[in-house]
Amino acid sequence: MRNIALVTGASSGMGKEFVREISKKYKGLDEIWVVARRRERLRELKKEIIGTRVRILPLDLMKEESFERLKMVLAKEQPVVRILVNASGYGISGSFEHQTEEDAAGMIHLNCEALTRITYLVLPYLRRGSFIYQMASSAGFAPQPNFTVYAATKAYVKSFSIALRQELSYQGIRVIAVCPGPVKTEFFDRAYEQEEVKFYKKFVMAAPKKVVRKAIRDARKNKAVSVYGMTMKVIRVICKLLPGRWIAKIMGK
Ligand SMILES: NC(=O)C1=CN([C@@H]2O[C@H](COP(=O)(O)OP(=O)(O)OC[C@H]3O[C@@H](n4cnc5c(N)ncnc54)[C@H](OP(=O)(O)O)[C@@H]3O)[C@@H](O)[C@H]2O)C=CC1
Ligand SMILES: N[C@@H](C=O)C(=O)O
Repeated sequence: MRNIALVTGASSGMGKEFVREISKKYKGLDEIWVVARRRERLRELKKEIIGTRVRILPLDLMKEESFERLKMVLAKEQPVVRILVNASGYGISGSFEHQTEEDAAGMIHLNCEALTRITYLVLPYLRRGSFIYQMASSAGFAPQPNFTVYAATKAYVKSFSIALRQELSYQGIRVIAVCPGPVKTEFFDRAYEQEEVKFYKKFVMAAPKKVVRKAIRDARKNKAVSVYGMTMKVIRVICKLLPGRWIAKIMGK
């Protein structure tokens, strides 16, 4: 029986860091399966990883056939999935009315639907002691004007993960919603293509390695949510205390 980790969004940012950290920190893995569209990036990552075999699955998770392909590979290989990391995702900043319909719907498609479907497909292959890392965001703590759809997708991921965690706890499977604030990755190239990144985001920007290491530590402690950094922890508490419409009003100004 082959023990594997499956990481989506592995071609950059936090997905890539998860692959690096998993290869060092989780012993007894036979393979890490890496998913993203950019095959060349995945090849470079494979070369970098020493000690654990990396299997490249170049899939576009916005396309139906990718799910069929993954389903077939899983059915053929029958692996035990020790770790699932759902890190593919994107955000587009700016007002809802000025967003393209494709971008608005695309965020829901990738951040919510694809993440849910991957989790569903992988579920039969998880065992007692397996981990699921779902990339949510601090954007999921409260409604956010000018990041409206993105924040709503992350509220979904957070809610989905916490509820699923409860459902799967009886099987000894741990689910963690990873909710960092701004992290220095390619995410911002796409999210803020049309405008300058807000100064306060630049100010609290975290390194992806630190966020991922914290997530792994938190998952081992069986936490439901992983939040990196004191600023984001304080913001989380504020978002719990104030009504969403107040937060939206403050953030909209
Ligand atoms: N950076 C930040 O500030 C934060 C990010 N997050 C979330 O963390 C996750 C990872 O983001 P981050 O690492 O920062 O961003 P990156 O842009 O660095 O990585 C995004 C990953 O998603 C993959 N991806 C995008 N579209 C598709 C697609 N259609 N099919 C398959 N894979 C796709 C990309 O690969 P490729 O293009 O090769 O397909 C890439 O590997 C996202 O869900 C993001 O929302 C959460 C909090 C903060
Ligand atoms: N948390 C970040 C995205 O998810 C951000 O605040 O930009």
